[in-house]
Amino acid sequence: MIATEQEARAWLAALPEWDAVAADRIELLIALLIEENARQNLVAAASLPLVWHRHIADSAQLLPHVPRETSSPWLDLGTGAGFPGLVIAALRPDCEVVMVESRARRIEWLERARLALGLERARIEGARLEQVETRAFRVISARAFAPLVRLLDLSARFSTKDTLYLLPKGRSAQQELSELEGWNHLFHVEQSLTDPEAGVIIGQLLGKKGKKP
Ligand SMILES: C[S@@+](CC[C@H](N)C(=O)[O-])C[C@H]1O[C@@H](n2cnc3c(N)ncnc32)[C@H](O)[C@@H]1O
Repeated sequence: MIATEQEARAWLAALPEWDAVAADRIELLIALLIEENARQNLVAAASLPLVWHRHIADSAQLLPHVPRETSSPWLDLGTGAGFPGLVIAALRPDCEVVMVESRARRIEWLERARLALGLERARIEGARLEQVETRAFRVISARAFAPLVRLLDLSARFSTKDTLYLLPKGRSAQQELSELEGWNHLFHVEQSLTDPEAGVIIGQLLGKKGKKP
C-alpha cells in the first residue's frame, strides 16, 4: 500500500513512464497546485501535505491497467483540480488526454497548468459533459465525478465495447458495482493502491440491457 510521500515517490519512480522529464512535470504540477489552492478551493487543504500519495499516486495507479498502445484518446470526466487527467497527461504526454470540466475557474486553472507543463497533446474541454460532442475514446476515467449509474448514463455515448473504464470509486466501489442494474458490462473492482478500503472499477461497458448491441 502506498501510504506516504516516500512510498509514492518510490512507486512512481518504478513506472515505465517515469523519467527526469516526468519527475519535473509532476514537481511543477504540485507547486502550481499549492499556489492555486490558496486562490481557489481545488483540493481539501488538509490533503496538500499528502499530495504525493492522495492525488499523484492515486491518479497514476490507473496507468498500469492500460497498455500504452490502447490508451489514446483518453477522456477524463470532471477533472476539477487535475485528477487523474493532468497526472495521466504529464506521465503520458504522447497520449491525447481530453479533460472535461464545467466550472470556469477550474477550467482556467487546468488550461494554465496544461500550458505550464507543456502538454501539447492534452486538451481541456471547458463545458458540461452533456454538451461535449460525441466521439469514441479508448479510455474513460473519472474520480469523484458522479454515482456509477449517472456516470454511465452520461458517458456511454463516448464508449465502444473496446473502451476501458477506469473509475477510482473510493470506499463505495464494490457496493456501487453490485447495485448496478440495466447495463451489460465486464466491470470488476481492483484494490486501490493508495487506500486499503477503496476500490477502482475497471472494465468495459457493453450496452443497455434489452438493447441490441
Ligand atoms: C468532486 S470534483 C472531483 C475533481 C477531480 N476529478 C478529483 O478527483 O479531484 C467533481 C468535478 O466534476 C465537475 N463536474 C460535475 N458535473 C459535471 C458535468 N456534468 N460536466 C463537466 N464537469 C462536471 C465539477 O465541476 C468538479 O470539478
